Amino acid sequence: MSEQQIPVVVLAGFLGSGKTTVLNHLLRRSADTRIGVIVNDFGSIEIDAMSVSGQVGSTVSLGNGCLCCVVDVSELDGYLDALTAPAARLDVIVIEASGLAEPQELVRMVLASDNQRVVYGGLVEVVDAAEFAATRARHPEIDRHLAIADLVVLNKTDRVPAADLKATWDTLAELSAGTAVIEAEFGRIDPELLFDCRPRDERAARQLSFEDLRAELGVAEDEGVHGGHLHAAYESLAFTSQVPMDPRRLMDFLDSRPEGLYRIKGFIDFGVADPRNRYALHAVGRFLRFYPEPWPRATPRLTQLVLIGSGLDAPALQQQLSTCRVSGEPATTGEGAPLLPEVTTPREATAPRDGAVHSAPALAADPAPVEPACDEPAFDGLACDEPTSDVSQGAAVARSMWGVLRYVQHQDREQDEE
Ligand SMILES: Nc1nc2c(ncn2[C@@H]2O[C@H](COP(=O)(O)OP(=O)(O)OP(=O)(O)O)[C@@H](O)[C@H]2O)c(=O)[nH]1
Repeated sequence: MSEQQIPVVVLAGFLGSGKTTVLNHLLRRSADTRIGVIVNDFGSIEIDAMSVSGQVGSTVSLGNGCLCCVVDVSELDGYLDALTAPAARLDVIVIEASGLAEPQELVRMVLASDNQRVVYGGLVEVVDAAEFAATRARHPEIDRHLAIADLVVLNKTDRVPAADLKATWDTLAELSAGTAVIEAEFGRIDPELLFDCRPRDERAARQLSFEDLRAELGVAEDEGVHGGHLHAAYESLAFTSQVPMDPRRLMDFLDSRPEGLYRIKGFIDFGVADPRNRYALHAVGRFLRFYPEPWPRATPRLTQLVLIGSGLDAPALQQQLSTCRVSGEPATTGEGAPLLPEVTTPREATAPRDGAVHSAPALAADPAPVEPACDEPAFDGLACDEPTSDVSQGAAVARSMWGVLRYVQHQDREQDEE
């Protein structure tokens, strides 16, 4: 048995900042490294665990709650024991925190672990460059998270003009002085940055006591340590449907989603509209994106969504989503014509900021193999990280998504005719 200790890296960041994207990138780009993953979702359907794929040594999924609240040190130790068993032969363990976790608490739990085979490997804080200012305004706690990070990944730089990034860099330099900050698009960072962590400083390396924690959090003696947590202000609800969703109705729902509904993620079954693919849905703030991907084998055809926000009217949202299910005849326009917009071929090339020409992702229904647009191998049905649609207005997403659906149907017809 190797005596070498296994680093445990904590991957944190606010809702939708790109933690799962970073994790998936690491899993794909660390060919010879065996990575164990502990995924913690804030929601009763484990969308993050379902979205993590690739070369993962072992995965432990901790659903329905925030890791820093629902798991204590001994429970975490149980998972670490399982992952560090010699048979697992892991080189590194990554804990993907929920988007509402207190990273300080997770770090403390790792440092407090009795497992002699693990060593704390650092805190990586993922920041959404496009939402940074707004997130800080709503959640000043973010500043505290950045202050204790070992590495800050300034993600989604493709969504921000280069000139506007300067202000974010200046703020990060202030908040996490001395900490490395790297820019990333779609979480593409060098895994070496994480697995070969730089030595930690004296303050962070020693085990944190609860008193330290209280002092850091500014929590009064009689106040629970979870009182000031981000997730105290947030709630989540899960929506599951075995009946396929109607694309038009769902888009209407997404277009009119309430302000407080900050994050939506999950998978959608559009039934006969596209029987071959499920659609991964990600909404962060007003930003929406769909990724069609082939239904994995032996996966039940379900729509599973997690909605996270503050001040949510959960029963009303459940009700609204229920009415988005397909019922009877497909929705039509006032004139009775089918609700299909003009086709935009999903193969259309787009020119991203770096000037390279990326083609849209391959569709499952497309018989011709398409090279992934990014510089990485395709995996588990996702052609690459590039979005099928990447726009903030639901209507445009609807158009783009319908374009994809229409294209798939067109392909189906052609195949049938052959
Ligand atoms: N434009 C753009 N989108 C990105 C980038 N990185 C991630 N995304 C998208 O942002 C959305 C959220 O990404 P995730 O990786 O699921 O974010 P997360 O932090 O794991 O989300 P939570 O688990 O809800 O906290 C997805 O649609 C991603 O494809 C990026 O660099 N640029």
